[in-house]
Amino acid sequence: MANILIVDDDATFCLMLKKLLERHKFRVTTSFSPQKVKSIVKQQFYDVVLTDLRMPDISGMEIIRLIKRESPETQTIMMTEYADIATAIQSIRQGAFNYIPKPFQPEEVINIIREALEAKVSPVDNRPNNLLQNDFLFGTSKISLHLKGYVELVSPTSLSVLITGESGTGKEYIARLIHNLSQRNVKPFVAVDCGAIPTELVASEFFGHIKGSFTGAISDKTGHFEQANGGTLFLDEVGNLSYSTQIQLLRTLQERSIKPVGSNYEIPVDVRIIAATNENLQLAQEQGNFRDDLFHRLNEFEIKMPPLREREDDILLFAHHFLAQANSSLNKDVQGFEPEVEAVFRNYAWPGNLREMKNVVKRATLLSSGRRIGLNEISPEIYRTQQKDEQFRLFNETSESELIQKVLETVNYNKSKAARLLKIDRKTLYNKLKLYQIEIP
Ligand SMILES: Nc1ncnc2c1ncn2[C@@H]1O[C@H](COP(=O)(O)OP(=O)(O)OP(=O)(O)O)[C@@H](O)[C@H]1O
Repeated sequence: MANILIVDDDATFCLMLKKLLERHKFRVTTSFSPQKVKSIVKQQFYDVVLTDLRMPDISGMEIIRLIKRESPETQTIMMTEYADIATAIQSIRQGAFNYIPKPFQPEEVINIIREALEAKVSPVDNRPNNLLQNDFLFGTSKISLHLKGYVELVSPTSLSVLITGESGTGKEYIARLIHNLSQRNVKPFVAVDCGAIPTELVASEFFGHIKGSFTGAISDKTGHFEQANGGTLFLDEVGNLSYSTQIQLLRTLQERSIKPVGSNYEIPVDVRIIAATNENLQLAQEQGNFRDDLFHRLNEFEIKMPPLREREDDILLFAHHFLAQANSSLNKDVQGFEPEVEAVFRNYAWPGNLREMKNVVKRATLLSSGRRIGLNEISPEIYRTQQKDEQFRLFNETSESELIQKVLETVNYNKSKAARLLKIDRKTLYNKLKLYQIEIP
């Protein structure tokens, strides 16, 4: 029986959710006092922790970081108001398994917990590559055809590829595709989340160790480089690597060999590196946080993943693709979307990109009882945002700084929302606030 912990300062909600989960045969503990979570997870192992995002003294984001530190095998799910979706997406970057917008239907939360239990928690992921075959869609917009051209060009080479782009744009999917289209496809594709490895274990994780080389090294361990030998090593969130790990990594790439921790021998390795980042790695490099030499070694070929809002001609194609996937996983037969939903989808900014769209469509499919998905099955936040968006287009004739000021006031100075409405990312918004000296009260 799986152990679930619910963390929410709203006691009534906690107890209702507890009852629901217990009816589905989960063993449930609740904590209305988020500060106590640390001692709770120390006493017992939890398979899944569901945490609210906004709580008075500690944020859900901190809870996720804490669980990651104290109990790395536990899956976390962020519960959030739809308006907080951009922050929820950040929580996935911090290591959450997924997020679920509140209010949710009982089936939704049960489904997401089951998915979390099925997914193996490990910084390494060597799922079989044929996973992609039915799942992957390129799109037909001009920008997608460009992307396809680049992928076909670079895949058969041995060049290191740096994939950049916002969260949820499909960086890992493209990395798997590049591997599948290369001659290395008969060997493993090993995906490593560089942000999820504790600093003290980095060397052993990448290069392996021999039994007894440090406390806790109870048997020999094969590192990621050796696991990926002959294949591809995917370094996700590569911007999170510490400076000292960057040095070790560079050395390995230059020497093409590794030395397991505690050993005195070298093992030759032949690994193609594909790295991905949400951050501006070039900026990190210019600011001295990311090594120049490693940056150039990883960036032999760059692929920029476009945000979904820039793939206008692909939006409905992806929506139908995700609908087909949702029908098959939920055993439903929803035929399509009402025209007003299609219009909403085309206008929405999709800050969480393909990942968000997949979640929205899956949820709508689950809720739908008709042949087509209507507005009732879509969270109002999506079309409210769209309406505001249309209003804001009217302001375009005024200066940019006035527009930003206006948007900020309307969303009560919530920067994530403002950035979304302005169709810029948060970093760009920060730069513009600085540029126009706009103060946030
Ligand atoms: N080309 C695609 N075709 C179909 N589904 C896709 C495609 N690209 C991405 N997806 C869907 O979107 C989800 C997010 O993709 P992926 O994990 O590759 O994004 P990412 O850019 O690596 O995100 P992050 O930076 O947050 O790790 C995938 O799990 C998949 O369901």
